[in-house]
Formats: sequence, C-alpha cells, structure tokens
Amino acid sequence: MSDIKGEIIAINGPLVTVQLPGVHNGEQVRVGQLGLMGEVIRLAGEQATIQVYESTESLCPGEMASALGHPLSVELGPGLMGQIFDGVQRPLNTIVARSGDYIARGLILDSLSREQKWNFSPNNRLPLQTRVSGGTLLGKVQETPSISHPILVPPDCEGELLELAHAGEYTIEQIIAQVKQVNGEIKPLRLFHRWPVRTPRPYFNRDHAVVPLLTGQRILDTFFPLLKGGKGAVPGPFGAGKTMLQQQIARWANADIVIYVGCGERGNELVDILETFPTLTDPHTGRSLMERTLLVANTSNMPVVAREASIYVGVTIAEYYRDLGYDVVMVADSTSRWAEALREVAGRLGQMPVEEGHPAYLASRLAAFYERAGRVTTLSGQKASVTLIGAVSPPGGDFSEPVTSHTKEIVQTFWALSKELADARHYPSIDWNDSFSAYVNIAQQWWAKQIDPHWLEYRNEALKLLAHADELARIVNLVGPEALSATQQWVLISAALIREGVLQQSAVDEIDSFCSPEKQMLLLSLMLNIYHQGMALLESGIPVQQLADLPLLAQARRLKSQFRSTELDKLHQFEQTVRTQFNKIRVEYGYETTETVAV
Ligand SMILES: Nc1ncnc2c1ncn2[C@@H]1O[C@H](COP(=O)(O)OP(=O)(O)OP(=O)(O)O)[C@@H](O)[C@H]1O
Repeated sequence: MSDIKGEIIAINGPLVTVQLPGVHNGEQVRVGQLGLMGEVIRLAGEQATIQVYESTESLCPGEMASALGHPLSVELGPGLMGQIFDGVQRPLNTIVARSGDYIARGLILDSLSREQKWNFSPNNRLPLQTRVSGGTLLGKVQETPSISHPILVPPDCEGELLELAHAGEYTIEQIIAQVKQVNGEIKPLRLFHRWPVRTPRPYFNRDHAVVPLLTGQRILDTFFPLLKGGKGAVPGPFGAGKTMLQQQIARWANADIVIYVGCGERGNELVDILETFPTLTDPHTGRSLMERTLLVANTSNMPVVAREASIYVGVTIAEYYRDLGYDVVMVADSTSRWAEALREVAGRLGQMPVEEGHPAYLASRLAAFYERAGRVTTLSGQKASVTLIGAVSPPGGDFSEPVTSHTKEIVQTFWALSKELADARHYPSIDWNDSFSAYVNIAQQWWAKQIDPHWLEYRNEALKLLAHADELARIVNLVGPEALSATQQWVLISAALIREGVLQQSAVDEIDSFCSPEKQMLLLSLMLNIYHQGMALLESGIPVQQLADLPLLAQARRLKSQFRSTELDKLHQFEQTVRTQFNKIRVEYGYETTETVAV
C-alpha cells in the first residue's frame, strides 16, 4: 500500500471526491471507515474523483481514504477455473461464507486460495543461468482434471534464472523461481501474478483468425459463422432466448476455456446462470463443465459502476488463459448494462451526453473492449485466441439504439435474436434477415477443406431461398395463396423445410442439442436436394399438391432429432429414399427415367 492518505470532501452517489495529493489516475483506493473499493477516474489538482464499486450509503465527508499504489488488478494463476467471482474478482463462495447472503461492504478477500497446494512439476529443460522472459515455461500444475496450467514467466519480467523450485506441492504464495532482472533486481516468481485489468496483456504477434468457432448450432456455424479470435454480438430483446443460446455456446463450442461475465443482468437471470452452469456436463469429457469454466457475476447489491470493472476482469482472465496457449471464449452479458454504467458515471461527472444520454466515448470504449479479442502468437510462441461474444439487450428490442448500432459496426458476426421467432417457438430465434457474418469467406476455406467443397454455395442458396419465401409470404398476406404459381408454392414449402429441418434446433433435445459440421452439411444438402428435385418435377407439369403431400417432407423435418451426428450413414440412406420416391412419381406420371436429379 502507498502512503497516500486523504480526506473525503464530497459524495455524489458512487463518485467520491477526495483530497488525495500524489495519487495516480486509475489507482485503486480504499474509501471511508469501511474501506470501500474504488478507483481514481479523474484528477483535478490535488483532488481525485473515485468511482466506488460498493454502495456509498452512510459514507460521510471527513472520513479517510487511502491509495493502494496499484491500479485495479486481477490475480492470475491456478485456482481460477470453476470459480465464481464478483465484479472485482472476489470469490462469491468465500464472500457468502464470511458474510452470509447479504454481502457486507468493504470485504477484502484474496481472489485465489492461499491454502490450496498445487503439484508443481518444473520444466527440466530450463537450466539455471538461462535468460528468461515473458512466456518462458517454468513448469506446470494440473489445475483441474481437464486443464493443465503452464506456469510462465509473467510478461513484465526478463532476466537470468537464478533458482527454480523442485517438483513438489506449493501454495500460490510460495516462491518457485528467482530471476535477476536486467536492472539487477532479484524478482521472486510465484505460481500467480497480478495484472492491471485495463491494460491488454502483450503477445508476440497478432495473427489472422482462420478457424471457425464451432458451436454445434446450425444457424450459427453454417449460416453466420464466428471465428476463433473473432468478435460477435447477440442482441436479444427480453425473453428471446438469449440465456439458452449462451449456455449452448458455452457447452458445445470447440473452445478450451469458457468465461461468462454476468454484467448487471436482472437478478433472476443471473441466478439462473449461476444455478445451471455448475450442473452442466462437458460433452467433450463427460465431466463437469465448470472444470474449464469461470463465472464473473455482479452481485445485486453492487452499484451500477461495478459492472464497468467486471467486463475488464473477465477479459483479462481470458487473455491470461490465451497466453497459456488456450482458445478462450468469453461471453459478456450484457454490454448494454455495462454501457449504462458508463452513462451513469458520465452523467455524474457532468460530461456532455451525446446519444440517448450516453457519453461521446461510448463507441470508442466498446471498440477498445472488442479489440481485446484476437488470435495471436503468444509470448511462448503458441497459437491461441480470445473470442468475444457480447450480448446486447436493446430496450424494447430496438436495434437502432446507440449500444446495438455501435456494436454492429464493431463486431464481425451479429446474431440478431427475434421476439417474433421466439413467440412462434422457433429456436434459436436468430433472424436470418437481420444477422450477418463478415467471416463467411474465411470460414468457407475451412468448411470446403474439412467438410464439403459446396458449403458456401449451399449456404448462400438456402439464404436466397429463405429471402424469396419471405417475399412470397408478404404477397400471400396481401392477396392470398391463390396468387402464387406452383413453383412459388414449392419455394414456400421448401423454405419451411429449411426453417424446420435445419434452422430450428432444440437445446433441450437430447440428440439435436448438438449437430456436428458433417451432419449440418448433410441436412442442408438433403433439404436443397428435395427442393431441386421437386422443382424439376413441377417443371415437367406435376401438380404441386402431389409434392406437398409427400410423407418424405415430414420425415426430412424429423431427421435432425432422429439421428445423431455419429449416424451419418442413416442420413445417406435417407438421401437414397428421396431419390427413389421422386423417381416413383416420375414413373407414375409417365416421365419414366432411372436418372436422378442431383443438387
Ligand atoms: N435453443 C432453444 N431450444 C429450445 N428451447 C429454447 C431455446 N431457446 C429458448 N428456449 C425456450 O425459451 C425459454 C426461455 O429461454 P431463455 O431462458 O433463454 O430466455 P429468456 O431468459 O427469457 O430470454 P432473455 O435471456 O433473452 O431475456 C426456455 O425456457 C426454453 O423453453
């Protein structure tokens, strides 16, 4: 702790003005007798404005405040996985144990356990006197059965390795290495270190994102792909199924680590997340998903400004695991509530409101947050990534409001949830007209090489068909179905087949909850095949009703939840059934042929 102490002059909600000469901008401060946590956000001469993360009720001018000498930082080391932290990285379980359900203010708690011992195996290929720097591997501990945790030299340390601990059990505070730094100072290294949350962690090189983040959800992977290291947003009006979608991503995404930041969402929603996440099973290992998951949850008794910190706490932990060589996905729910915190602080600071009360720097703050996503070569030379997915909760579902519209310009993948689709129980309720992905061309290279060279063609054709059907549906609404030609009716029927047989996917269906990329492609090609074969028959003069009554349409809709991703042979068999049935009709109508029409 630094020696800087001062007296409170004024209190304005979560903002407290303190006479604190010599303090730095961004420095952490303990305020009042309770020692409330805060951070300097403005300096005017000797007076500092502190943003306090706990309720300032009953705080009085004249009480003391003291600066801690460091900015808001997080503890990074083994023991993070499986934890639930509050917005300033205090472990919720310990808070509850200390102060019960009603969280006392000013609690000072270690983020990581000081008692737990970790089995450290040193890097035997690292002789003493070697020159080490940020990213050098010192050893490893097994953090959870699913996650091995390399212990690396922190980014801000460089010098000669003087000592390295032997294999054994260590607490995170015990010294496991000593480094003589360039300036001659000897720096002890432990299993953990601290890092300021507002400073992005360094990496060796920023690379292009090239591999899709596969979620097992067809509308996401096939239609609006996101890449590992990419930036995505999920704007969702109230009740559109956002929580379920986030859980599906957390559960099925092919990422190593999942970080969920519940930032100011309604209490009951947060409770839902806190209760369900620990019960989820990791489909890849069959073990608890929490072994590779971390939750940051703002508790309801923390004021709005604490939301601001939680997003940075989450993303800094995400970058840390990236630096260990992992692909990390972070879901921030919701960036709208975070923006509300910015608005409140700006208002109290008397800054000029620009858009709907938001400060002028809203867009640049959002951009700076998403900028921390990326695929990189780490300081250790590994390829790793942080994928950021920001949920947005536009008031009244209005996507033109400032947070949604700025987010739309920043992110590359936009999964727009629709209240109408949710009301119609079409889940995931992602609107294919309002959603977009700027990663399609990059994703295409992966899909074409790994799964099917026709991926892009099929995807685009399906979207075109859906858009055409939407147009026709408007005509039907105006003048009735009689106005449509046979081929137009078949477009409507085929689009419904794609909607129900491909886009709709139930998170609660044991089989359909996850869909492998191979199954995604097969289902899509099957539906398009039916569309094409039907079209060819209509052009030969076969009545559309004959096709509409085909039992194979209903069978095709059910395929997704009938056959698992491991039963692709059954889907291939169905392809054969489609061919046979269409051939039968041809024979029936005298267009006898044994040839089949391929997509
Ligand atoms: N992918 C899905 N598959 C099946 N059912 C779903 C899916 N998404 C949502 N639902 C249904 O909708 C209900 C509400 O979903 P969810 O809890 O995610 O939405 P919400 O929390 O009301 O919405 P939001 O988080 O947008 O405010 C779920 O209980 C479930 O019945």
